[in-house]
Amino acid sequence: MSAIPEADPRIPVTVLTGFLGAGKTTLLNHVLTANHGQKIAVIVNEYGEVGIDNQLVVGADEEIFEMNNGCICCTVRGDLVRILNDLMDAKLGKSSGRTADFDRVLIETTGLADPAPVAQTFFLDEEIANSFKLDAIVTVVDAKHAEQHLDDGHEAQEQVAFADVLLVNKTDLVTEEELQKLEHRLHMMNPAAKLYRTHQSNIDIDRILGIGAFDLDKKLELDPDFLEEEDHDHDDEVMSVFFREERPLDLEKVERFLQAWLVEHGMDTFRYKGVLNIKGVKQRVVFQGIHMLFSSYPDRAWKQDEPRRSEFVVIGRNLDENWFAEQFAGCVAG
Ligand SMILES: Nc1nc2c(ncn2[C@@H]2O[C@H](COP(=O)(O)OP(=O)(O)OP(=O)(O)O)[C@@H](O)[C@H]2O)c(=O)[nH]1
Repeated sequence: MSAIPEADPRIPVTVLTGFLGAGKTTLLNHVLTANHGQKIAVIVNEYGEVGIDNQLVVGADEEIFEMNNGCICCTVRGDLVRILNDLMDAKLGKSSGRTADFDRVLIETTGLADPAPVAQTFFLDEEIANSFKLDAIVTVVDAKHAEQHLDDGHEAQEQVAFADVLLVNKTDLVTEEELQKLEHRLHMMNPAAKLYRTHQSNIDIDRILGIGAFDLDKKLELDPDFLEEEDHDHDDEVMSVFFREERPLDLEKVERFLQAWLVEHGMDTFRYKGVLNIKGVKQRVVFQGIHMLFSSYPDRAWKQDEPRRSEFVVIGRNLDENWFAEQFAGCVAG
C-alpha cells in the first residue's frame, strides 16, 4: 500500500456558465431529474429550494447578484464562500440547522456573464481551497446564435476561453455544415476544451461532473498540424499556447515567470492549466489559474505506464508565443 493518496480528497466543484439562453437551466433541470445516483449540491442564484432524492439544492439569496455599490466580484465571492462553508459544516455534521450529504458541487452562474469571480474563489480563499477544488468549467453554447455572440463581444469569447467542457447545444436548429464550422471556430479559440454536441442540453452527467479537468484523455495531446493551422475566417483574439516537456521542471520557476506575465497581462489571460512533472515530486502536480490567481497541488502519483511529462496550456488574448516558449524552456530543473 502506498502512502500517497490516489485521489485528491477535496470536493470537486463544477462551474456552469454559458451564453444567454443557451440552455443552462435546461441542463440544470436535467442534472436534477436524471437518475444518476450522484449526490450533488447545486448552488444557483435564482431558484428556491427544490427537494429531490439524493440531491440537495441550495438556493442562494438573490442579493448575491445585486450590484449595490460594491464590487460584484467581492459580493459574489463573499456569498459563495459563506454558502460553501455552510454546506461543508452541514456535511460534517457541524451545523445545528441541517445535515447535507453530497459528493460534488455544481454552481450555476446565471446572471453573471463572467465566471471568473466564481471560479477564482477556489484559489483565493484558503479555507475553501482546503475543502473544495475547481473540477471543471462547463460552458453551454447556443449553436444557433453562437457565431453572432462571438462576433459581437468579448464576453462570449471569454466564456469559451474559460471552458474545460463546451456543450454545443441546440443542434436541432442548425445544419451539419454550420455545426462543423462553429466547432472549428470554438476549437481554434480553445483547443484544450472537450467539445460535445447536445440537444436540449442532454448530456451524460459523467461527462461534465467530477471529470477532473486534467484527466480527460488526450486532452492536451493535440495534433501538431492543427496547431500550425491558420484560421483566416475569423479574427477571434482568443488564442492559446501549449507547452510540453519531458524533463522535470522546477515549480518555482514556473510560478515566477507566470507571475511576471500576469502582472501586466492578467486581465487578458483567462485560463492556464496543466499537469506538471516537478523534480523530486512523486505525484503529478496539477496547476491551474484564472486571470491573476493560480494554485497548484500534488494530485495522484504518476502511474507506471504513464509518460511522466508536463503539459500546460494558456488561453487568452495577445499571448506572446515566443516569449512563452522561451520561458517554459527555462523552467527545466537544473
Ligand atoms: N430548439 C432547441 N431549444 C432548446 C434546446 N435546449 C434548450 N432550448 C430552449 O432554449 C430556451 C432557453 O433555455 P434555458 O435552459 O432557459 O437557457 P439558459 O441558458 O438557462 O438561459 P438564461 O438563463 O436566460 O441565460 C428554452 O426555451 C429551452 O427550452 C435545444 O437543444 N433546442
